Formats: sequence, structure tokens, C-alpha cells
Amino acid sequence: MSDAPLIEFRDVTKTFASGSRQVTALDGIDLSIHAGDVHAIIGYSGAGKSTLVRLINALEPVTSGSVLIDGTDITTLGERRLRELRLGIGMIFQQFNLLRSRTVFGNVAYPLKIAGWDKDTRKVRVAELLRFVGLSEKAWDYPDQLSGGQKQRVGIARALATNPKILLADESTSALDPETTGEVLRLLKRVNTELGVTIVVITHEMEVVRAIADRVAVLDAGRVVEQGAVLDVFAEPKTDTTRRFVETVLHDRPDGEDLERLRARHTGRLVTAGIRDDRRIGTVLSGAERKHGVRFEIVYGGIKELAGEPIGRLTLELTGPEAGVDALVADLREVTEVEELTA
Ligand SMILES: Nc1ncnc2c1ncn2[C@@H]1O[C@H](COP(=O)(O)OP(=O)(O)OP(=O)(O)O)[C@@H](O)[C@H]1O
Repeated sequence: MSDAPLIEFRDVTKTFASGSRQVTALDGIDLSIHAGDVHAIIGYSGAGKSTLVRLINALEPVTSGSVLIDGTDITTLGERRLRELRLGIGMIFQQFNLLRSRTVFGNVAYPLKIAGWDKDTRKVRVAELLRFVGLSEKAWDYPDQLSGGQKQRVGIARALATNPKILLADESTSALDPETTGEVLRLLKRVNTELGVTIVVITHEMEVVRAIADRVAVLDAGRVVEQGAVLDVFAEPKTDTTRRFVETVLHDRPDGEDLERLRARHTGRLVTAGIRDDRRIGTVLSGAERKHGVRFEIVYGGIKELAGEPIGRLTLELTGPEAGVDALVADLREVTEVEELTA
């Protein structure tokens, strides 16, 4: 497999005219999405996520810069080539966007009809897709008879009908309860691993990123403020925006009342240390008393598993001579991120 990205944004800017004002939705985006990845784009409302995804299938023109798919700059393509391009890109939506007047079968068959597949081939393909998403028994139901999770599974089957290489999922689980969200995310992961489809997940929920993404880009006010492997971004978020998103999943950093309570109850120095390679941190801590005359107590923390690795933070109270605590904090900084919490 080549290293060239499947989707690449090069210095992409997108502005909209809003009355007499110009709104900059995307501001100098550089982003690479590689074949075979589940790549999440996370950001708050208005960050530019939907605009970004609409540039991937050229539903909107860029204002400047280029968007390359498989090495082709799609910003210069004519309508006919764009139609071909869009056949290779499936999309699913927050509100499912199913045709209410058609059955599940009819909805999934629809893109095949548009693409000119004959009736028999359509039938075989739809049956195969419904089997894959676990809805064979619902083929003759109408969307209104389905639960939210089932509707999204129909959406996924329809998006995959023409065998796209890319699936764009725009807030695809935001209308679903947590349990159904899990089901849909597991199905998307299967789409990725079993069918080899590259998935771009647009979300404002870090839990979605944790659950299925390999890589993530954090979008803030039209700019990519951070991007990388999900594990790295969770372990060492570099911007406040990212840190806030990570917090929503890990709940591992005391703040507000929790922090006040800890400060009132513990007189030693409070530090929060990132857990990643726990053995190295364990080694530093187990030598704390012997090396520096410092005792430690774990007073707060949360650890989750991400891609098979423990990730999270522990808050420690360190008690001992000032110089010893300083030396221990310095040792900890060698192996992980450390934040002082003492006011
Ligand atoms: N067609 C449009 N005309 C004018 N402004 C637009 C248009 N589309 C988007 N914008 C503006 O661009 C900015 C980014 O919007 P976008 O919908 O991409 O953000 P988002 O991150 O997807 O937010 P949300 O999660 O709320 O959908 C916002 O300020 C929005 O108001």
C-alpha cells in the first residue's frame, strides 16, 4: 500500500457570504486521511465539521486550496467526473434521510437504481447488504416502523450499496441513545475492518472517537488545532479544546468541587500524572521514598482502555521535603505529563 493519503486537504479555505458579512467556515485546513483508517473530525458546533465533509464529495466548492482524492484534485473536476467520484463515496446522516414512502429494500436499492443496475442484480446486492447490517427480516418494513438504530443500519446499507471506498458519517449517532450508539459504532467498525472502507467520522462526542477512530483531527473555529493517532491525542492533548474533549471521556482530572475538596483534605503537593506506559511510572513511584524521601498517595484518578492500552490520569499527593518532591516531579516528567494542582 502506498503512503499517499486517500483524502488530502491542502490549505483549504471556505468562506460563505452571510448578508454583507463573510463567514470563514474553514481557515487553511491541511489534513491527510489514509486508506483503511477510521478518521474522526471532532469539534464543537460551528467549528466547520459539516462544511469540511461536504468538500470531500464536492457538494460545495472550496474558496481556495485543493482537496485531493486518490491523488486527483477534485476542485477542478467537471460535473460528469464529480458524479463518478460521488459513486465512490457513501454518506450517512444524523437524521438518517431515508425515503419514508419506500420500504427498507426500496431505500437500499435506490442508489443502485440511479446507478443503472438491473433488477436482478439489485435484488442480490440488497439481500447481501441487509444480511451484513442484520436487517434481512425487515426488508418489507417502512422506515416509520423501525427504531433509530435500525434506521441508521438501513442508512449504512444504502450508503454501501455501490461499494464505495469512502464512507462519510456526519453525526451518525447523535440522534441515538448510548446503547444504540454502541451498536451502530460496532457496525461501522465492521464496515471498516471487514469491507476495508475508509471512514470519516464527524462528531462532537469524544466517546465516539474513543470507540472507533484510529486517528483524529480537532477542529476549532475553522482550523485544525490538533491531529494525530487517537491514543497520542488522548494521552497528551496539546490544546485546551482537545483537553476538554478528552475530559468528557476520561473524567480523570479533578476540577471544580472535586479539586477544592482534595486541596482541603490533603496538605501535601498535589500533582496529576498521565498514565500511559504504567510500568515506567510505577518504577519512578516505587523508588520515591528510597531515592527522594517522598511518600505518595493516590487520591483521584480514572483509567480507561484505549486500543488495548491503559490511558488516563492519577492524582497523587506527595509528602516529604520540598527538594525531594521537586526531584520526584522531575523524574515523573521524564516519563509522563505532570500537572501541579496545588493552588
Ligand atoms: N451555507 C452557509 N451559509 C452561511 N454560513 C454557513 C453556511 N454553512 C455553514 N456556515 C457557517 O460556517 C460555520 C461552520 O459551520 P458548520 O456547519 O460547518 O459547522 P459544524 O462544526 O458542522 O457545526 P454543527 O455541529 O452545528 O453542524 C458556521 O459559522 C456556520 O454558520
